[in-house]
Amino acid sequence: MPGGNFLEFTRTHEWGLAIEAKQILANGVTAEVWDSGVISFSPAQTTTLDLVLSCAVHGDETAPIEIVDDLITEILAGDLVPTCRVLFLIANPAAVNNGTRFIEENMNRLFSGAHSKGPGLVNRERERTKKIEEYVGRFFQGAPKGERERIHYDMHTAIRDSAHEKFAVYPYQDGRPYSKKQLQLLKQLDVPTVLLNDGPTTTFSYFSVNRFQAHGFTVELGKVRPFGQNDMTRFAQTKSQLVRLLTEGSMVDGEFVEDDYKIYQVLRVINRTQEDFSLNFPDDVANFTAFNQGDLLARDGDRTYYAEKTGESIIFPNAKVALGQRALLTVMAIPVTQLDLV
Ligand SMILES: O=C(O)CCC(=O)N[C@@H](CCC(=O)O)C(=O)O
Ligand SMILES: [Zn+2]
Repeated sequence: MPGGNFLEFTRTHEWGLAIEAKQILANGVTAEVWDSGVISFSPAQTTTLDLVLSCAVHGDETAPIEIVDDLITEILAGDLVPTCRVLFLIANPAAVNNGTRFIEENMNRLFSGAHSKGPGLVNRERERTKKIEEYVGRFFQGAPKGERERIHYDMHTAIRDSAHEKFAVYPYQDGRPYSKKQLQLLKQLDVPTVLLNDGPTTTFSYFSVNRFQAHGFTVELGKVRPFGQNDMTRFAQTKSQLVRLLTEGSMVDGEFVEDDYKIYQVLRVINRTQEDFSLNFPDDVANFTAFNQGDLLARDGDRTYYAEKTGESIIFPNAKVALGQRALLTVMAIPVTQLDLV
């Protein structure tokens, strides 16, 4: 078992470890390091929850890394005793060290096998994504699904300010209904705003949903800031809910109340296909800002994109994405009653 702080150890082994390590903590919890940035904990007696907490799929999104670092440190010290099986992943240590979203390629466009597609493309982020897929498989399949509940929070922070500081992307469910209980757990995580994705993607959270029938979410916890500049008080409720999941299981407080949630659905996905791509609004326009019908949103070469409806709101605008990738999502608020919920 590596001595010292796990995040520091991870940052000194950017692309992996040659050997695995295992240790039974004094409280009986088994800790296993499977790779750099990959550590699982298994109590002798577990609740029915199998939890994956990932961060640093984008290396410059530091607040989730600090949260994960705190949780791992507390568990290794015996100050926090998990009652569920949990897998922590610090996905891209090299990009963390570099202070950038990625080194060569955005890992959150490489899941569900995309790492092995494309004309002869090989790079370390592709190799790392493939390994991370294997680790998630090993973890979830390490306890037969049966009645077990699989949850994966892939934690991020967003490039822009956001009208809803914290929000989750609820990936496409492959035809399954959405879950009231999971919405309640998100609200307890301080994330009552949810964006429903309406098709398969190559993101990490959709990989867990699609391959392992997990309740997987991309969770946006605030704005990207360098280490040392996060106001960790803004993450206190999120962290205490994670501690609660780890120690008590997935308990919800009270009944499901529709008015507690703000739900958006994707209207359009606008990809960048040309070098000459531009957004028609400044960098300080926040996520979830609504536009009026007819407003020009983006130009992609000769092609122009206008808001189709008044109230159409923008999410994740980024004119600098690689060609062929998503440069902007537009979304509309919908009533909770419109959801297929169980
Ligand atoms: O702020 C931004 O532009 C990007 C923040 C971010 O990394 N978002 C994720 C969302 C993944 C999803 O749609 O589930 C991403 O773009 O990978
Ligand atoms: Zn991110």
